[in-house]
Amino acid sequence: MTMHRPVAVIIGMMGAGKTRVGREVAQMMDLPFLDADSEIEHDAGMRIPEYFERYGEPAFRELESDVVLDILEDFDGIFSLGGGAPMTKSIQEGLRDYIADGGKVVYLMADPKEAMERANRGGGRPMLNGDANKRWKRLYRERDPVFRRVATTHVRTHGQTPQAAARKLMDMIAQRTVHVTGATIEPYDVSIGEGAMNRLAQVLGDKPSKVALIHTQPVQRHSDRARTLLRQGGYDVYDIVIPDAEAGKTIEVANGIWQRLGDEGFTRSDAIVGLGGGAATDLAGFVAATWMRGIRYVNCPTSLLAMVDASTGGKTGINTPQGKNLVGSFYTPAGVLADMRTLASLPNDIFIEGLGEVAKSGFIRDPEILGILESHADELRSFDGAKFIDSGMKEVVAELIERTVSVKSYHVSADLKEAGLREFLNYGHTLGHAIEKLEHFRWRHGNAVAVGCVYAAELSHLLGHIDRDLVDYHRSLLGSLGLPTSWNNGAWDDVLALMHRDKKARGNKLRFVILDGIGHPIHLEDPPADAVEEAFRRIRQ
Ligand SMILES: NC(=O)c1ccc[n+]([C@@H]2O[C@H](COP(=O)([O-])OP(=O)(O)OC[C@H]3O[C@@H](n4cnc5c(N)ncnc54)[C@H](O)[C@@H]3O)[C@@H](O)[C@H]2O)c1
Ligand SMILES: O=C(O)C(=O)C[C@@H](O)[C@H](O)[C@H](O)COP(=O)(O)O
Repeated sequence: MTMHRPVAVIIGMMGAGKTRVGREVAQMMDLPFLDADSEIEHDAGMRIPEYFERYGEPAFRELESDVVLDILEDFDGIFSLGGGAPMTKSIQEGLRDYIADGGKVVYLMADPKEAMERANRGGGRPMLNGDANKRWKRLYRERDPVFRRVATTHVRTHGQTPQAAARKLMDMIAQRTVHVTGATIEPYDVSIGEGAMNRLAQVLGDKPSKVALIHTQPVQRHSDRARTLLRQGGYDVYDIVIPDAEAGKTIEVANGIWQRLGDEGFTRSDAIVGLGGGAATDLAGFVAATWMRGIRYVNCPTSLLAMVDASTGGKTGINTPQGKNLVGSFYTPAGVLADMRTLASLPNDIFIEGLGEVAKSGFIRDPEILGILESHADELRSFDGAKFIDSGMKEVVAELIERTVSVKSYHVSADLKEAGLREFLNYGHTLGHAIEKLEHFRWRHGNAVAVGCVYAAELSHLLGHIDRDLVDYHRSLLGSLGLPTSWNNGAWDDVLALMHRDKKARGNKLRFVILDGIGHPIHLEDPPADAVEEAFRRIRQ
């Protein structure tokens, strides 16, 4: 028997607008709506104040718990709870199970003054009998910390119309979430969807008072939005603009930020937000990992590549003159907010580059990704940010992001520090990083990885692990997405020297990730020198 679960459960203080906003959301999403209090009155056959008077609060809470738990297991719409419901232990347990099943509990945070006035209007609230304002405030002090803990999402609706609040809620509900956990990881979520950035204050929490917002200039308009959200959240915001792309991933840039954090008096309880492409989130993470030996950080990726790969997993770092990402740390973020609205300003070539890492994840673990890429290759290749948000492609891209982040999460959760399994995420990177370096980073990372995947496929074939069809499939799929599949620059000796500096190499032995079939990566230790060179010859068409 399949269990129906609510699409979202709304909680909040009396007068927060749960019923009004919940009804709007349900209408916008074309879903049924249920209000717990109405259902209780229906079951009890009387109004709640009357029930309270006759049987008292404990009996009411019992009935409320029965009604809520039943609905949590057999309703697939928007469900709003009574103000005090989340304080009952059995309901908290029911909500925990619901969340574990993928459910979303939204805490509607209205302006206390507005909510209090609304709650007082019309009467009929037994919990506010006597001095209503005083009682409301006392309940707020008791309930607010519990609501924050119980909910998966906090939505502030201060000063908004019910329609605007409902639209905000709908964006939050429509979001996809990938949980990253693991024995050695403080768990965190990757939130994917329009408006994901609205969760910034929730993810940063209330410990930091200062937040350094590290970003590049091309994403200024998105960092303006982040700054507004941070200020609304009550943080002191320090804007730090870094040089764009790989020019930002240097020790000099990191040093400049360390100096700034020192000057501004950043302590261990303060935090960093990295906003931009993968280069910005790599650098921001590195600064967060090193400042006072580690402070909280949240990533807001704005390029496809950063959303699917760089912002998650905790590989942070900078380049050195000798090579890519040679200095860094494994240091996990407190959360990742992949706000798909930011893709509206992403240039076509940078979007396409991100597809390189998406395809890589398909080759190593999730063939469904390859199917989606194949079916939508034309639309993906002609990505136009300005039209994207209102196009049908939004859901396709959201699906690709969620699947690719899930592939990343699978590897990272089991092997944060890359002792073995995580190395599979490096498919295509041994040659890819060498190309980037030899091209003085004028080649984008995802493009270099695409060529690197073809190279690794050729190597897999030369050593008898996969047939030629799979190598050809690499070329045709990547090519259909507008990604490069060959590279004609650079001397073999230089390439080989750089591949020896790859982090997978051990001593003077090269190590690669190759395929034994689609979705079956394997390690290749110290391969024959002629195969390594012949595979290189084959990508120089
Ligand atoms: N840490 C990891 O696990 C990991 C994984 C993959 C890649 N990376 C790193 O990520 C970097 C590549 O990331 P990238 O492809 O995002 O490149 P990038 O960070 O260089 O960004 C590419 C360009 O796009 C701009 N940009 C980003 N978002 C934009 C937006 N919404 N609108 C307009 N412009 C925007 C950037 O400012 C930059 O000019 C490389 O340094 C790579 O090594 C790290
Ligand atoms: O997360 C990982 O692990 C990866 O290898 C993901 C790669 O896609 C990414 O490009 C990463 O930055 C490469 O790291 P490096 O250790 O090869 O520098």
